[in-house]
Amino acid sequence: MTSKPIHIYDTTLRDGSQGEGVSFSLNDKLQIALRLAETGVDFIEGGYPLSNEKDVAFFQEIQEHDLGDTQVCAFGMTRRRGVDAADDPGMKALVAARTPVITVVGKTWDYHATEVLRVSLEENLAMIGESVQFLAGHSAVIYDAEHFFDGYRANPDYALQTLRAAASGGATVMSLCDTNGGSLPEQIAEITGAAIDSLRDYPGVTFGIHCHNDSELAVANSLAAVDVGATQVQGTINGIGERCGNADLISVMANLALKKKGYSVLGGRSLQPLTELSRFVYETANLQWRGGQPFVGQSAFAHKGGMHVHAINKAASTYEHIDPALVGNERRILVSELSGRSNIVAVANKHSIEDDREIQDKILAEVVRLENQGFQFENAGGSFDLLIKRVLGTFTPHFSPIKYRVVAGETSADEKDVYAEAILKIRVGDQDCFNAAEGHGPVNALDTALRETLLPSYPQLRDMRLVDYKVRVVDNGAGTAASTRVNIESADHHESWGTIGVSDNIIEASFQALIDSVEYKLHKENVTPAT
Ligand SMILES: CC(=O)SCCNC(=O)CCNC(=O)[C@H](O)C(C)(C)COP(=O)(O)OP(=O)(O)OC[C@H]1O[C@@H](n2cnc3c(N)ncnc32)[C@H](O)[C@@H]1OP(=O)(O)O
Ligand SMILES: CC(=O)C(=O)O
Repeated sequence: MTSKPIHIYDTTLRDGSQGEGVSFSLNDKLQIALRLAETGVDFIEGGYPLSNEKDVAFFQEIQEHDLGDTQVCAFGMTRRRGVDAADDPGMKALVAARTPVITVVGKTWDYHATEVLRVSLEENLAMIGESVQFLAGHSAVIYDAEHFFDGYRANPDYALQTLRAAASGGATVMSLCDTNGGSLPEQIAEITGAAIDSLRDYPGVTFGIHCHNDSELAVANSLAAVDVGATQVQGTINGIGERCGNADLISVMANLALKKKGYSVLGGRSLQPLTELSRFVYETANLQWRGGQPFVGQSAFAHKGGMHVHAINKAASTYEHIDPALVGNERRILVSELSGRSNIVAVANKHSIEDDREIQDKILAEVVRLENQGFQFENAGGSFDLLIKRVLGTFTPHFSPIKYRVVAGETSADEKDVYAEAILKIRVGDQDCFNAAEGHGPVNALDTALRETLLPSYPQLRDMRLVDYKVRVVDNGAGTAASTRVNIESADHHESWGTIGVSDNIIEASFQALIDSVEYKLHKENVTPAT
């Protein structure tokens, strides 16, 4: 059986940029558009040319790029009341964008026409029909029927008349919008079906769906519309957008291609680029990744419970709905106090402990003991590796701290320049080494002092750098006297690794994490301890 193609219409650069905290530069927009085209989406809504110069520039610059079969769309609203379409600045801006497709949004809901636009119902129909007709003389037109579902519930005849006005004007796609995101899947299915039925006398017209996520149903609602005949889905990467966002196209594409029978997306291409695409958009938008995001989140295939990991080791499908590789993601096994032996064996595979239940139990007991003190090994693979070595008796320290002191303060009450100094004494081989360093803050000063002291004996540390530093309060009840957990991420040219320290004293917790970070680097390179 051949599958039915569902066209993916991405509005990350328009509706996505209406999300709180999102602001793309021109270069961000161009880079995202190129990634989307590479992935094979059918349409990219690049922006709103009436709105700002950046979007105007986007439509100029994107012309210089080959996007393959992907079509760029400019977005805008119907002409203003009482103005000829040809004279309306919004219409002119849309035409000037010179895109193969123009998407124009119009009012479906009679209440919006009379209360927001303050026009008669007849004038609203004229605004839709005349705007579409004018634009269709320049490009293909997609008609976004704003508030279609609310409008249909309030006045179905009028809602359908607005679609007819757009279809008569020459729009080829009716995109039905659940603008307020309040509809349920069964309502979307029923109303989309009714709209499709009522426009059967326009055989050239197809239907799209544009859902917002205010009821956390945008993906389900999009799939419901596809089930009754919509062939285009609008949404954004990671679901970013106005208020609670739009339908997340990642989940829409994965569900259509991998779950639902009889549909294809992206011209049947692989979905493996989706995880990278999702992370690229987060990074570019300067937003935090959503760990629990279905399909592409870091935790989407992360297994923590001991019973789960035990089963996963026998057959992955016991606790995974798809193979993570299908969407470019990967399985992760987490170690925590909820672990059983199976987690330990899976994570510690390079230590060959799979047949040694006694060692497995000892490692597990150590994890439980330390987690009780506030340690957490999920993001501290480096420290966990050292823990195993310590239990196995294969850990040989490359140095031992003797004492340190960190001082931070202001240089003078007038200048208010903040400074930090660390003084450090450690034993390397049979020598006591003493050093002092300044830094941007106490941890930076301590890190610098430690590395400078160790470099003569361990030049391998030269390519190691600190990538991330995070502090969490472990016992919220204790205020500033609470325990702190410090996580450090370090990297060299080959890999990155996490380490952890926990103490009542934030500097001590940081020092523990720094020591583990250096020891992990030296152990992984099999560096012989100095004598
Ligand atoms: C559902 C959606 O997401 S639609 C897209 C929403 N996105 C945005 O609004 C982002 C970009 N918007 C903008 O940059 C600005 O709002 C602009 C340039 C479009 C308009 O700015 P302004 O002229 O200052 O108007 P303002 O934003 O205050 O109000 C919107 C105007 O558009 C009119 N309008 C709203 N929808 C429509 C429509 N579908 N057709 C015609 N006119 C409309 C309103 O009546 C109002 O005009 P009025 O002040 O004459 O009554
Ligand atoms: C067009 C659009 O973004 C909406 O109605 O939600």
